Parts: sequence; C-alpha cells; structure tokens
Amino acid sequence: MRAQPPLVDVSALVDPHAGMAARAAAARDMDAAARSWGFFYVSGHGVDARLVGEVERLARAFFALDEAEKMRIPMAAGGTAWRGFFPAGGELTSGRPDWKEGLYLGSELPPEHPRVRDGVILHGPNLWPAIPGFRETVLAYIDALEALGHALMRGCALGLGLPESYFDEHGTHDPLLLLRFFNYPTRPAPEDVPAAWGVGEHTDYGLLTILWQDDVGGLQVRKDEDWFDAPPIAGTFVCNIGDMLDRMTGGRYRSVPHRVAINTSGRDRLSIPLFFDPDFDTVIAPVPGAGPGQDDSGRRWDGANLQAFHGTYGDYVTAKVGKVFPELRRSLPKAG
Ligand SMILES: O=C(O)CCC(=O)C(=O)O
Ligand SMILES: [Fe+2]
Repeated sequence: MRAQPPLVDVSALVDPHAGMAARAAAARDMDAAARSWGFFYVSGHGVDARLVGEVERLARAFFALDEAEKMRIPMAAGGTAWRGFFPAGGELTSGRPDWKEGLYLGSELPPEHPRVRDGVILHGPNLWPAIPGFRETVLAYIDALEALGHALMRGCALGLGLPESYFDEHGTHDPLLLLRFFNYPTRPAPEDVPAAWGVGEHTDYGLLTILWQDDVGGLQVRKDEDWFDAPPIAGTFVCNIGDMLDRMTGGRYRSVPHRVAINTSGRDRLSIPLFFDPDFDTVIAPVPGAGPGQDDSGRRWDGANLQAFHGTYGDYVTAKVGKVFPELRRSLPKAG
C-alpha cells in the first residue's frame, strides 16, 4: 500500500480528565506527523457523529437546489465578509478555475460588531439558505469544531515543548473561523472552463484546517517531491498545518501543498473544511525556541519565503484573498 498521512488518536487532548502522560503521548504523535507530513487524520475527536451527519445532510440539500436558488445568496452579496455561494468554475486557485462549487460560512457576527462596522474582511454575518435548521446546525458545528481546534492547538503546544496554553495566549483566544461546503461535481466541466483540478495546488493560510470528507476521495498531499492520496477514513477528520503555524514554528511544522483531483467517480464529492486561524490582529511571531527558519521559497507553491513574513494574520490573509476571487478584490479596501 502507498503511504498516507498517519492517524492520530487525540482523545486524551479532548478529554479534560485525561492524565498528562496520555496527553503528552497524543501530542508526540501529532508533533511527528506535523513535522513529516504536515497532514494527519484525527480519531477520538469527540465531535458528535449525529451533528456531523446533520451537517452532511444539510450540505447535500443545499447543493441539490436549483442553481438559481443557490444564486440567491451569491458571494457578491456577502461582500468583504466573504460569505455565500459561488458556482463551479468561480474560484481560482493557482490562477486557474477549480471544478467545484462552494458555500462560504463562518462565525456569525452581527452588523453592529465593531469589525463588521469597519468593513474588516472575513468578518460579518452569514448568508443563510432557506433550508429549515440550517443556521442552528451549522453554528453548532462551528462551535464543536472550535473546541476541537483548541484541543489540537494544546497538543501542538505540548509537542513543541511549550505550556499547553501557549497558543491560547498567542493568537487563538478568539480564533478566526471559516467554514466551507464544497461540492465537486462528477459532471465534466464545459469546454469554456479550463479546469484541471477540483482544487489546484495550494497551502492553507492559517493555523489548522480540520476537514470532513465523504467517501469519494480525491484529496492529494505533497510529501517531498511526490504526491500521495489522503483517502477517506470514516469517523475521522483530516487535519493539516497552515502557513501561520509553519511560520510560527520556523518551518518545523509544515504547511504542505495539497490539491483535489477532478472528480470522475460517477458521484459528486462533498467536503467540509473548517479553517481554525489566528485572530486577525495577532502579530505572527515565532514561538520560543523556533529558531530563525530557512528560506522556503524554493519549495512553496506561491514562491514566497514564508519565514520572512512579518505582520498580523490580517495582513497575510488580505494579500492572499484577492488572488483567489478576483471579483472580491475590487471590493477590498486597499492594503498598505
Ligand atoms: O476538499 C478538499 O478535500 C480540500 C479542500 C482544500 O484544500 C481547501 O479548501 O483548502
Ligand atoms: Fe486546502
């Protein structure tokens, strides 16, 4: 069998009554995976299977709506909050259209929230489809995954030899949470959409991505110079390190390129990533003992030297966002 990212049982990190030895053992497994693959599956995550099942059902119900119905909540209506639906071919990763459709969601912030009032990107209310129970279930899921994200960050801290609460005190106390529903159609792209991938090669921007995927498969992960499948494993999430955790650890934890193949399975593929990212105003700084970090521009998809980045998470993500959605860029406040 070809290699694939390792499976880590994180139950000791999730369970507040687990002993220190068990927590340290789980943290060690995560640490090894984060250094070598930058990707791992998590089991023992404590997220209620019924809640996950409900979210899957609602996501499928949404994508099954007519295109016109889905387009009642287009991303253009979400503005700088970056919420709403985009049709297949509407998102560009690595400069080419992806053959997927998506619904962008996130923490629900009211219009009077100071950051929403100030038009800070990625902050705002969601655009909800008219499907009964959708809002309550999605918000409950975001809460559950936030709790898991905090548990995994405690594991990262332990694995790095830091106090368990390190990240809570350095950027994740009030994390930026974005949730996406993706549907990778099995119908081929029309000739005028030059899609080569479900999602083109990229890395994720933030700290951790916690991905639920159905049983179709198609996610691929780069390790060294090779590509490996990250096939579905029922009852698990796929977790990967984002650019900010790579930067904060001086490259010890790897934000590795990944992509999704065009879906030719005969069934649509559903995936649901939750991005657990630092608070917007967090100045991204190396953790104690991280060392300077090596220039990594040669191995990165975007040719950038991540280890040279100085600024807040907001600075980082603002520069990235406009590249993926050219339309949104026009509505972005000018950076810098
Ligand atoms: O759909 C997937 O399996 C991966 C999606 C992904 O990489 C992303 O949204 O950043
Ligand atoms: Fe990704």
